[in-house]
Amino acid sequence: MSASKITVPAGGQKIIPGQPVPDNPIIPFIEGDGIGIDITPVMIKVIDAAVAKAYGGKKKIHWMEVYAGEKSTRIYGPDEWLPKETFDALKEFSVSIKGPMTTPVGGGIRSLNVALRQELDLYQCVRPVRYFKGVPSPLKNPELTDMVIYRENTEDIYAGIEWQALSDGARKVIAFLQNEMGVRKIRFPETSGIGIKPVSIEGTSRIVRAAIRYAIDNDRKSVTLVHKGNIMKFTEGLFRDIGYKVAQEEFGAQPIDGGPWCSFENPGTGREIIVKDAIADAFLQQILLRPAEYDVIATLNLNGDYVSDALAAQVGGIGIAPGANISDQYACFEATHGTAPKYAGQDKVNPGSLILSAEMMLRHLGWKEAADLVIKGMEAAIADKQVTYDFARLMEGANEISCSAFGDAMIARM
Ligand SMILES: NC(=O)C1=CN([C@@H]2O[C@H](COP(=O)(O)OP(=O)(O)OC[C@H]3O[C@@H](n4cnc5c(N)ncnc54)[C@H](OP(=O)(O)O)[C@@H]3O)[C@@H](O)[C@H]2O)C=CC1
Ligand SMILES: O=C(O)CCC(=O)C(=O)O
Ligand SMILES: [Mg+2]
Repeated sequence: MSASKITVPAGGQKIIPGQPVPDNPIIPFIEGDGIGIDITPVMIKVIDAAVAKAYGGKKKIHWMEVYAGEKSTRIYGPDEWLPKETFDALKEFSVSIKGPMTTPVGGGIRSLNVALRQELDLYQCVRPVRYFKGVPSPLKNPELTDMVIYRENTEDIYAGIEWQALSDGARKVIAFLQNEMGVRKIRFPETSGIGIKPVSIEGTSRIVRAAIRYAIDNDRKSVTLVHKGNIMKFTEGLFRDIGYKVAQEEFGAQPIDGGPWCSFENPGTGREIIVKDAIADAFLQQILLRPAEYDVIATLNLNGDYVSDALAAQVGGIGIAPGANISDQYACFEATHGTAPKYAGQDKVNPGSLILSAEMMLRHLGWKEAADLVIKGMEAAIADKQVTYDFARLMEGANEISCSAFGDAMIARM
């Protein structure tokens, strides 16, 4: 094996799960492909400024670059998309942040983003969606959209179990389904690609449990299980049924009017938390028409992917939609958007999504004061109409500034 390409910063300390966060934590970061080169340095600059201002030098993040995606192939060699030492570092240092990574459509490598989530068992994809005053939105009352998506992050059609049309694998699986399982419903068996959608009781239970715990800890009003269980009865339907079971058996929820909706009293606040469900297609129209009726959302992997971009659009777009991938041991924060290749290297795009992902990371570390400063800087820059192109094109009287200038505008207003 070749020598390590990772330089561990001197003066930093490892975060060890279950122990207090040191004042000088080492945080691994992946720059990311495409616009990663633009947004990642801006995120680091903004977070360093917030931490310095909040703690006057007493706390400091020691950033450690680790490699994945296109940069990794330049550093490690042509086929090294996700080197083992990157995985090892993300595990060893437990809290990390990443820029977006490219996944080709059709053939080519499978998603590195998905691979990371699966390898580290980062089963919770947490994507809060809230409105920042002044951000242009297609809705009349965008402030009514205030939801937190808990997207299952390790199962579903994302597991990558599929066979290309006309391949030996597809033929074998189709023959098995027809001959061994009596399946007669594959419309064009000779030319079908085949995918498998695993959804388990364990996987569903842990994501719904995490969503309900979040609702309890953050005094939220409801948890909605979003699924397409009328059609995919044994996968998405299972998700719904197990979701209600978790609410009832683990949180003492009681059926409302005979069920299946149910509710329980938040042990912290005494207020009621309703657990309900919605079929995914209807849900997508409800979030536009009646967003105030939804709060915490627990859903499967693919639904969560669609829903998170759709909800992000309601509050101004994926340019400011943050996210976190969390397991019981590790956390890797990342923007909701992708690599937006047409803008790569232009210092143009909105760094807000990655910055707000880092803000979630600061809260995860317990560094609330620094996180609050990030929000303050973001709100004030937007209020002063100092914004990147995505907002400027929809805002009257805005001053369009670059990606890095937006970071500086935030820092100047903390
Ligand atoms: N977690 C990850 O790493 C993810 C990776 N990807 C990957 O990214 C690649 C490109 O995917 P694509 O479908 O084009 O989706 P992207 O999210 O990369 O871009 C779609 C559009 O969203 C807008 N956008 C995205 N990021 C920003 C930003 N920071 N600021 C302002 N606007 C932004 C742009 O809109 P406009 O054109 O209107 O300006 C852009 O053209 C694919 O390979 C995909 O697999 C996708 C999602 C997540
Ligand atoms: O892995 C990818 O390329 C896409 C992932 C994605 O869309 C997401 O995480 O929301
Ligand atoms: Mg997505």
